[in-house]
Amino acid sequence: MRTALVLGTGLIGTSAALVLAARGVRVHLRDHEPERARTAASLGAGTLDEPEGPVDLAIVAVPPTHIAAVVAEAQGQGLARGYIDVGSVKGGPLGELEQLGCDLSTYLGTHPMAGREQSGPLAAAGDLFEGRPWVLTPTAATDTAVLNMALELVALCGGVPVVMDADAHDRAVALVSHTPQLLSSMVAARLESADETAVRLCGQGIRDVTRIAASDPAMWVEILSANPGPVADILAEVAGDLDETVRALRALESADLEKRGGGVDGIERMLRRGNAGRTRVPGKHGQAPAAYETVAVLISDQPGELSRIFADAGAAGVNIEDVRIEHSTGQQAGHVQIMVEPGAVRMLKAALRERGWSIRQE
Ligand SMILES: NC(=O)c1ccc[n+]([C@@H]2O[C@H](COP(=O)([O-])OP(=O)(O)OC[C@H]3O[C@@H](n4cnc5c(N)ncnc54)[C@H](O)[C@@H]3O)[C@@H](O)[C@H]2O)c1
Ligand SMILES: O=C(O)C(=O)C[C@]1(C(=O)O)C=C[C@@H](O)C=C1
Repeated sequence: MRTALVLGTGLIGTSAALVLAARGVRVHLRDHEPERARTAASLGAGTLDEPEGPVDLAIVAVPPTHIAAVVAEAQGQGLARGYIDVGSVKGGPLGELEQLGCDLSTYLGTHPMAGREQSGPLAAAGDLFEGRPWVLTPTAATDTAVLNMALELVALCGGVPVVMDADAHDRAVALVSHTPQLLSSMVAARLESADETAVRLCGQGIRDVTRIAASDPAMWVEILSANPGPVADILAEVAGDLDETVRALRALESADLEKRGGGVDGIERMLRRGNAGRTRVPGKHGQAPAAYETVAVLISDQPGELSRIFADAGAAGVNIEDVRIEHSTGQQAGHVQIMVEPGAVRMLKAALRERGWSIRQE
């Protein structure tokens, strides 16, 4: 691929453009809000110049309800040899393209399973797709050349291609993305009018569960509107679990010993089912989750602290598998949780202590 056109230079479009531009592809940027394309260009994601002729690949990165119209218009103008979109739902846009009578041979629906709770070009990052599944939904009509260009894009972005049928994709993301978004919002909504004395106790657990509750409601209304049935089916199952859990908790309040025993069993069953589901969440690069161990290191809120700690771990020959930051309320300090292979823990702790870092006793 030598040339690309990104239509919609928000979080996802600009992230893909940053990767392609860094790999020498000439990337043209367009957004219906020109300021956003200008911002993307200033980040080094490409050029605002109009392409001289059809580009190799047009990447449509606009909200789901606009995808079909943008693809149809771009095809009508002959802007590219191949067209992909990156929308979070696949069945709806494909159906609309069929209704519009678009050329389905040059179109491929795709979906990178990577994102953030923030929107717009300033939230973009060139490593966003690294190691993440990127779904491709070719139909019988899709040209091999277009599929190959999409595969090239996924490879350049460090993504892991997964080929699926559009409807199977929509059912799968209802489970692993759309329902979790709603549940995160519902937990966070409890805090809206909560007492300040409760809110100030927020620890890492609620931060993990509510991160995506900060997502853009307008985008999520679009996503959920395009996949309501499968999401409602899963939420109805969750509602069944909620009812059962409330009954178990009420039983725990009872004076009757037998009822309390039933309550304990009910709660434990729920928690164990959660453990079992959690073990199925894939680790880095889609592999089975690795049993990493965490080393928590105290850092102060000063420029360069994180890079210094990473450099010290690197100098000790330790590969950092994952990182989280735990901020302490009201303090200019926090803990960096460094996840490493169990065999590397002792060496990492010794090396960091030697360099003056303070390590939390677990
Ligand atoms: N945010 C995520 O985590 C995530 C992850 C994977 C896929 N997606 C999908 O990627 C697509 C883009 O999402 P995003 O998070 O980058 O959103 P975003 O709001 O950051 O960017 C969307 C951009 O599209 C532009 N736009 C809207 N209508 C347009 C039109 N008709 N023509 C040209 N530009 C138009 C907007 O001005 C905006 O800059 C969506 O379809 C979304 O479902 C999002
Ligand atoms: O990590 C996040 O912030 C996301 O919301 C990413 C996420 C997801 O649910 O995994 C959200 C929606 C997209 O369609 C794809 C990815």
